[in-house]
Amino acid sequence: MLRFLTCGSVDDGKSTLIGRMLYDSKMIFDDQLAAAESESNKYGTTGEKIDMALLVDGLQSEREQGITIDVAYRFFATESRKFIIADTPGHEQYTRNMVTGASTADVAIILIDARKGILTQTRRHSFIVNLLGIEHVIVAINKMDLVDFSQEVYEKIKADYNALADELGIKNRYFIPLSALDGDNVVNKSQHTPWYEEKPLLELLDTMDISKEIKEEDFRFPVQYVNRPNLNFRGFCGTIAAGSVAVGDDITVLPSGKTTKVKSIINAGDITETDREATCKEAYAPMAVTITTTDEVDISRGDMLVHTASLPRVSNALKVMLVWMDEKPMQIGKNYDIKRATSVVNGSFEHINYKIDVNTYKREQLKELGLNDIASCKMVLTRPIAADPYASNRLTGSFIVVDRMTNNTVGAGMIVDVAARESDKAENAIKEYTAAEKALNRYIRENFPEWGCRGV
Ligand SMILES: Nc1nc2c(ncn2[C@@H]2O[C@H](COP(=O)(O)OP(=O)(O)OP(=O)(O)O)[C@@H](O)[C@H]2O)c(=O)[nH]1
Repeated sequence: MLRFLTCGSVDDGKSTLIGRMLYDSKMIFDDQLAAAESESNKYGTTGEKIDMALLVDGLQSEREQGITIDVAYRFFATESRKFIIADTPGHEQYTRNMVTGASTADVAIILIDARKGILTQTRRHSFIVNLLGIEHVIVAINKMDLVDFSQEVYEKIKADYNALADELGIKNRYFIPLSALDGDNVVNKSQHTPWYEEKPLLELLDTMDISKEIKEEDFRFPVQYVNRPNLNFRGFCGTIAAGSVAVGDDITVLPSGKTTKVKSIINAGDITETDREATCKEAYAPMAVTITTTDEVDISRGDMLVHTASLPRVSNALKVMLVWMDEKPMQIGKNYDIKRATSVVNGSFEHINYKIDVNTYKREQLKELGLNDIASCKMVLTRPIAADPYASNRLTGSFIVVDRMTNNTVGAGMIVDVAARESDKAENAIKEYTAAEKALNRYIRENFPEWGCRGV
């Protein structure tokens, strides 16, 4: 299974490319094709040719209805792989949709119109793709037919993008010269680009290695549900977010810090009509299991079970990267519901460290966050949670922000760093002060020592 997302500016040819892939991989039914053919004559923008974009028209009309989180998913398969495509609208205002589409993707295809080269949108999307930890970026240089399949144009865009990707630190990049409209280098290798020696797009997607480096991950089990059918049974259900667990392991319940041992692990998949008591000795991510413990410790929904030997930090003060998704600006100090894995905790943003200009990658100081803004903030919760940075675990390191009055999702974020609220030192590490704030602090400490002002 490979999940990818397509992004690019308006009219770069995303829909045409997806349509072409579905068509050439024979995922289009004859009646859909006939409809597209007749509509191409009426509405198409491609003259005699079938307008591939019309094949994915359903997506567009969904968009026009203005669904809140506006990502359309498409499925198709080749002999070797299943694909899920998240198609996100190219319009500048849709950062939030892109974030939603990108949060589960393995690969991002960034479309660039060969005539236009790298645009602001390319920079914006590349930034978000990198922020969300997508490790593979395919740069599809489209509409090559309109630049006479010029190798020079292709090389220039490739060099420009490499410079941008170096700046961001994107590791795995692939470049393909394409014509989505005519199908050059989409499924079949193009006759027009003899100088291009790599694979066409679909073959690349079909064969690329997306397995993550296998690393020993720490066990993380957010408890989703406490199953207590009778007095003799008490099991904790959930999906293992990372690592593995075995019967007899020493575990700690967070945030309470109580310790116990794993008594049994029940994997629903093992249970049969004849053996309702089936258990397994070991389970690992991403299995959904029920765990029972040797002691009657207090565990409830939203808690996290971890190995006692590898505890995450538990804190109510977190440095986060926040993407604001609401028309109403984010208010400093306002109470929001913070949903992370299976827990919901009340919290607020105490300070905006800086906002990132996603076009120039520069940091800006500001006091308010508006729609689509991305900023580093300090988040304070009313009770501590066990938290891993997003870089170590996408699931336990990410959260959404919900407005408590409207119940709308107004933001999404990633945990960057975790600190103990009590410790001034750690708190300073989380909060980033401006030069002006530091100067003011120094002035006060030098001139008014009797105020006992603490240094920042
Ligand atoms: N000549 C040429 N035209 C193309 C190519 N790919 C797409 N187009 C045309 O470019 C226009 C925009 O293509 P779309 O696929 O609708 O673009 P999009 O990126 O999906 O646009 P939005 O959905 O509005 O974001 C259409 O007229 C396409 O026919 C290509 O490779 N060559």
